[in-house]
Amino acid sequence: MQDPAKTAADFDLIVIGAGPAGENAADYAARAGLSAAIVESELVGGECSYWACMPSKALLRSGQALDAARRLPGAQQALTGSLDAPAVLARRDAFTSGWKDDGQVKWLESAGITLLRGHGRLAGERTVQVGEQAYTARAVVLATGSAPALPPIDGLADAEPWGTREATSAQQVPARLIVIGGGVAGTEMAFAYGSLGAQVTVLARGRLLGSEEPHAGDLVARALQARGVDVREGATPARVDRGPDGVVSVQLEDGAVLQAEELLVSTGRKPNTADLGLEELGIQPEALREVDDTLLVPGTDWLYAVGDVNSRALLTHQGKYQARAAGRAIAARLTGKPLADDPWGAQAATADHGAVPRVVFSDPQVAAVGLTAKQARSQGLDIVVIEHDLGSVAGASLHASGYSGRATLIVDKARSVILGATFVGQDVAELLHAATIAIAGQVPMERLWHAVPAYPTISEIWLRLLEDYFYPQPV
Ligand SMILES: Cc1cc2nc3c(=O)[nH]c(=O)nc-3n(C[C@H](O)[C@H](O)[C@H](O)COP(=O)(O)OP(=O)(O)OC[C@H]3O[C@@H](n4cnc5c(N)ncnc54)[C@H](O)[C@@H]3O)c2cc1C
Ligand SMILES: NC(=O)c1ccc[n+]([C@@H]2O[C@H](COP(=O)([O-])OP(=O)(O)OC[C@H]3O[C@@H](n4cnc5c(N)ncnc54)[C@H](O)[C@@H]3O)[C@@H](O)[C@H]2O)c1
Repeated sequence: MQDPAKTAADFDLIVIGAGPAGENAADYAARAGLSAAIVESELVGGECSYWACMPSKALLRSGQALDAARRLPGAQQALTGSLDAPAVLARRDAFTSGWKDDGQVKWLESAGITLLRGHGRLAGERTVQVGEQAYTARAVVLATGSAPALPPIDGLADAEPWGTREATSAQQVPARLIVIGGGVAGTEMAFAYGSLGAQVTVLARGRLLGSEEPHAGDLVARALQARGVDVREGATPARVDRGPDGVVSVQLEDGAVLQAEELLVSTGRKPNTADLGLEELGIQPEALREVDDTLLVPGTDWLYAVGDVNSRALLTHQGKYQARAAGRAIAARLTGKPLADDPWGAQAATADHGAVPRVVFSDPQVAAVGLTAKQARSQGLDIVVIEHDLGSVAGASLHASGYSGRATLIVDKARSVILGATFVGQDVAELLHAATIAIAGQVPMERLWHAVPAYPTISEIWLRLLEDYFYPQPV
């Protein structure tokens, strides 16, 4: 029988979904000489460019710059007014190019990738239907992203809550905003809308930022409260209604009733697997969670899943990393070149398993990579936890008066390598990559001792952490 992979196809690769992950999968395949097409039903660039990373960070940045100036005697005297909300929204609009994708379409053209506008759906093995047209390919990558998951709260859907799209693209700042969900998106949007002048209430089911080191959520909750945000940890909404006046009422399980002009639901996301034709091919959507490290879907030799849709790590940089691995793996497989899919090989997304960097762009920022202490212990690892006050290093006290923050390293005792790092403090995001390099490179603590941080930078925290590890102070 003829090998279907070797028959003539319209494209070597078709990618469904032109978000950051899909774009990179197509790009890396094209760079290796494959013909690639990408299918997009909305805007080329995906969620990140228009409704997630870029607009949310643009909404946050001006307020944080103002707060930074307020912490510096000399600079604070120069502040004469308050945040100009319309100017912040206008800057956000510029970052989304007014929700137009011409620039990204041009980039696709320059990369030699064919754009197919419309909804993509698998219509058979190695076949993608876009509108009336079916296209064949030697490999297909699913990169369809994720969408907000609406929790089953009475009346919620009828109350027309905001999802993250509405929160990041709003043209007006509501007087009051209730946020359900104390994760990354809820926390960032609480800071953004608080700085823009809304009276914000955050309802967190457990603790704020509960998946990070516990002190991270504590410091961030305190900072929100200091800005007048009502943070309610352990709060469970029981019912939601929007009245004829447009005001939303949220009744909590303890009977308390809160009201606001808008309600943001940011309680996690679900992968976009509906109407992709998976079930008709005998592939359960859950199989996308089981991709191997070349992002190949189990039970197939032609279907890949990258980015949010495989639920590995809902982060742009990690989706792009997976896409680079998948694009190169597809190229190697289709051209018969050697495949480096062993751990840390060029075509394996090994870092997904223990070296994922993440930043919450709150103030203080939370920048973390790898495992938390709780995660490491649950994996049965014997660890040393080192913590140090970030405000105590000279670089931090120069950076802002009254700088407060905390740094944590999780060290594998047996191997003397870092498993996880968390930095909480103003502008710590740029500290993170050093920790990511140490984890991905499995650099022994003994060698890190020789990585001398410049004085007086906030990075000097590395020296303090290493001193605590090698020369702990007597208790
Ligand atoms: C508010 C918010 C802020 C965030 N901030 C950050 C951040 O600062 N840093 C960070 O790293 N991550 C951030 N994220 C996460 C980040 O946005 C996602 O991880 C990232 O967008 C995932 O990329 P993707 O390519 O997998 O999917 P997406 O960006 O969702 O792109 C998927 C694309 O596929 C298209 N599509 C879907 N189905 C079909 C179909 N059947 N046919 C054709 N096209 C289809 C969609 O229209 C979309 O364009 C944030 C998320 C949110 C919600
Ligand atoms: N700076 C960034 O990189 C950034 C910013 C925003 C979002 N993101 C990504 O987008 C993803 C989605 O963000 P998110 O904040 O929606 O998800 P999340 O997983 O970070 O947080 C969801 C929160 O909602 C809570 N929750 C879940 N179900 C609930 C319910 N029924 N009632 C009340 N609370 C409930 C969870 O306990 C959790 O605290 C994240 O996984 C993150 O990776 C990244």
